[in-house]
Amino acid sequence: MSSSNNAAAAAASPDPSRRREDVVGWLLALFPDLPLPPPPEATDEDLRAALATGRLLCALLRRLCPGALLDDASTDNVGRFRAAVERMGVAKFSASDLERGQMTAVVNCILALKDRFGSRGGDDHRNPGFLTRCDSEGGRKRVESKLQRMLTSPIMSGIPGVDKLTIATDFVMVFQLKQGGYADQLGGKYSDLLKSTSLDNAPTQSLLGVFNSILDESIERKNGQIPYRIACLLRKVILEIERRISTQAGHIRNQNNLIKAREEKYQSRIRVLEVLAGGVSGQTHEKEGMINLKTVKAEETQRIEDEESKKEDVARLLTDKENNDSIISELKKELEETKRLHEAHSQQLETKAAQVSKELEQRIEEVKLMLDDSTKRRIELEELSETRIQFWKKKEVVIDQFVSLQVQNVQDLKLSSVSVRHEILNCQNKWSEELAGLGKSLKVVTNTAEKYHGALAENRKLFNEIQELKGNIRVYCRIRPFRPGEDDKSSSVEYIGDNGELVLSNPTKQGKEGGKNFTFNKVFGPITTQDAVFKDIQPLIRSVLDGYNVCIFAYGQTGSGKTYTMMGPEKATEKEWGVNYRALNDLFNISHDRRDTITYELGVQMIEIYNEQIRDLLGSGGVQKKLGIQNTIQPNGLAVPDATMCPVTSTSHVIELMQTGHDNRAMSATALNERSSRSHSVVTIHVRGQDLKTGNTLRGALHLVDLAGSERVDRSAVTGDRLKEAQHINKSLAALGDVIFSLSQKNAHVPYRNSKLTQVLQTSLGGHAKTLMFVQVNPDVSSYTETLSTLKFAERVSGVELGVARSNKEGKEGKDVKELMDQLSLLKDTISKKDEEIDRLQLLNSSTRLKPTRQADSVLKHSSSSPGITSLGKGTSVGSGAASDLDNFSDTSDRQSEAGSMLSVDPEISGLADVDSDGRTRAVNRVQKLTLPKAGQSSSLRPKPRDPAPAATGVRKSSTSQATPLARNNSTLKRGP
Ligand SMILES: Nc1ncnc2c1ncn2[C@@H]1O[C@H](COP(=O)(O)OP(=O)(O)OP(=O)(O)O)[C@@H](O)[C@H]1O
Repeated sequence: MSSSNNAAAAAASPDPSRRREDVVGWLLALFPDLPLPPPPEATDEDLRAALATGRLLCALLRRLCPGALLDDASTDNVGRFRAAVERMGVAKFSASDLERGQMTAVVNCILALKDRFGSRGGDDHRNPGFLTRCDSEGGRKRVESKLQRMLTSPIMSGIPGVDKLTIATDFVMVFQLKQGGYADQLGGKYSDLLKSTSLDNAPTQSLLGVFNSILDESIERKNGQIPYRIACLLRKVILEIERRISTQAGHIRNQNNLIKAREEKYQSRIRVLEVLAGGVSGQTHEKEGMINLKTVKAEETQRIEDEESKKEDVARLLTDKENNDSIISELKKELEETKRLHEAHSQQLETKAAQVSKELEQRIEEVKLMLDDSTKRRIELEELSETRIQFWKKKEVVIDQFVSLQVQNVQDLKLSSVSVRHEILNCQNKWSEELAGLGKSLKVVTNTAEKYHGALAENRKLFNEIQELKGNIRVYCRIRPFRPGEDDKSSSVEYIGDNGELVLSNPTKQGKEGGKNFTFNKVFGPITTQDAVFKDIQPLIRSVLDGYNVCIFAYGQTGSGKTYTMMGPEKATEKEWGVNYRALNDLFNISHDRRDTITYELGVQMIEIYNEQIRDLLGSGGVQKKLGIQNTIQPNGLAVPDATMCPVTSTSHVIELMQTGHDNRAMSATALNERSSRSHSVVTIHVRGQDLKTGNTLRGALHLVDLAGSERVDRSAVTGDRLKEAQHINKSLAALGDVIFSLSQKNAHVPYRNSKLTQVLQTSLGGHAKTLMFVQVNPDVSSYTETLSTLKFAERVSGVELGVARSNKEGKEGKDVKELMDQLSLLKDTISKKDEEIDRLQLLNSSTRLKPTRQADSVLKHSSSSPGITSLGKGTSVGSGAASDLDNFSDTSDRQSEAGSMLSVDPEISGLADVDSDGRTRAVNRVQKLTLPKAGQSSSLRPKPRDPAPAATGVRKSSTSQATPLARNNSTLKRGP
């Protein structure tokens, strides 16, 4: 009791020497042969020397708890001991604690074993220390009885080598607690026990003991009721016990088998030895030797086993070493690889670092330079800003001065503006007064201007009326454009004016000398359209519907555009229609429009004059039929009554008619123009109208004449038939010229009968018809000569006065009035002529000393100098023409001519008109020569048909009625060819 108390006190003591003494004492008690000094003398080193091999420790454990040590060949005795202690849940120590330093941890471990198994190692198997922990005697007895029951239970008794008393030690605490403060603490402890792993390490006997105790306690205290947690613990304990029992059962079976085998071996050996012993009886010493030998053998066997186990250990260690070597070599390889990679990487990094450092150095250099630059700039800027500041400061001063000056000025200006405003107001008042005055004056001016414009319009109207009254032949000049293939760079037409002016330039002469001026009623340039041309002549054409006779003819050399103007080009579109189409269409449309007031009948004849033969272009029998001319004026006004007369009924009919006529027109080729028509084409539109109100009738005729080409024969280079054609053409054109100039000279005899052309046009050329001539001009310089003679002819024609146009209206009384009027005008003419003649005679008498000249010849030659006449060379004079064509002379024209002759019956007077008659004419011409302007004034001889000056008209008028015969003659000469 006292020793146990001492042990407990030593275990609890913090003094290490005391604890060591306790351990040494206990070990010596268990193993008296131990080479250890007694407790107070034993040092840590003594204890270390005793325990260093671990044999003592293993022996101690085998003694205390025989199954605790496992046969693990891989470790030494110390290791095995430590592992067993650890499994048992006792505080262990490290291997180094046993090798050096203080032995405290080792001592603690042994003391813990002593605590747990202290009584086992001693003589007393019933551990008094264990029992003394019970508080009461009853309790202790109960525990003892319980442990007794437990240990004597069939399970425990079936386990060989189990120290029954030590099993229960682990759970003493539990039990104690149960005895002591069960009610307060047992639940918590059980919970801890459930969670902990101490059950796994607890000896089975302890587990069983605890199990039984708990059961008993429960039976006693709780009347058979077991708490849930306790039940769980019990189940766990039972499971553990069952597992162990089954493990140990298997173990025991194996051991039994082993023991049986050994026993059998030993038995057989014993039998052998007994046999040997029977043979060598009495040899007790030998027996003892045998026993010793057996022992030695057993030890030898043990040694061999140990060696084998060591060899196995070595082999295992070698295998481990090989494994480790291979691992080490792999690791080395990996290390090598890693090293290589690392080196490569570090090399890369180094190169990169070198580059970067280089770049950085460069950058640093650049930055340095920039820094230098910026420093310089900063200094410059500073200097600049300094100078600027200075400058601005000066400027500020100046501006301040200027502002103050300006303020002063503004104040001055304000003052002056007030005065100026006053002035302006005054001026405004003044101006408004003046403006009011000006407005009044302007009104006056406007009125005057209006009046002036009115007067101008009146003038224009009067001029036109005068022109109409005068009955001048209108002459329109048309210049055709250049044709493909012609040299359009140089043109013989130099200038085209708005007022009918035209300048023809001579290609052989330069400057002013080369230019020749002409003036006509109108000049159409090359770009003038067919429509524009027609618009200009439209009123003239429409007058046919009012009973006028109108004649429009186109004159010009071959290829100058006559057919184009009159008909239009081949296969003409409506836009390209010539005058013929448009005139006929226009007349038809207007007649249609007027049908409510006047009913018109329109009829068309189309003939051509070819080689002085008339052909019908609209006839059904073709153009072969030759037609005669009716020289007497028919009641229906038809000159060629046999020519087919086609009534016009529609616009399409108009087109059809014109196309038929065009197709039938004789065409033949010449050297100048392959399409040149070698005939005169005459389209005559006869109009008969009846006024539905008055019943009056009117007749009008429109002759549209496309003359044959007027070129010179020599230029045409033709012979034979072509020459004959040309001669006929030129002859007829000359006859036309003669008629025109005869009319212009107001000759009593007009040679209409010199050609078929003049006979056909008789009613529209003389008398009171309106006549218009298109002079066609070819601008090509090669045609200059032809163009010049054409224009000269046209110029003379433009000066011809045919007399006042009159409408052919027939009324009930109209007819008598007309006749009376005709007679009146004729009488007036005769009287005026007589007056003129008397004046002339008086003049002649007064100038008898003047010698007669042949000036008159030139006048007549001049008058008949049409291109046709000049070209033919021989010329057909007016006089001769009149004589040669007596057979063709119409009665009417004869009558008219004769009327003229009868009225101027004085042979002297009539002879004045004849160039070859007597010397009086020559005398007249001599006078004319005297009154002619000088050479430099030749341009004044040119006709001025468009002279609009009212004053001039007045003069003309007075000259007609009051001027002297000389003046009148001068006027005629000026206008004559
Ligand atoms: N104003 C114009 N615009 C366009 N072409 C024109 C014009 N005048 C004439 N021409 C063309 O010039 C050529 C000759 O014209 P056109 O046949 O009318 O001449 P002409 O004087 O009638 O000839 P001829 O005397 O031989 O009959 C034609 O090809 C015609 O189309």
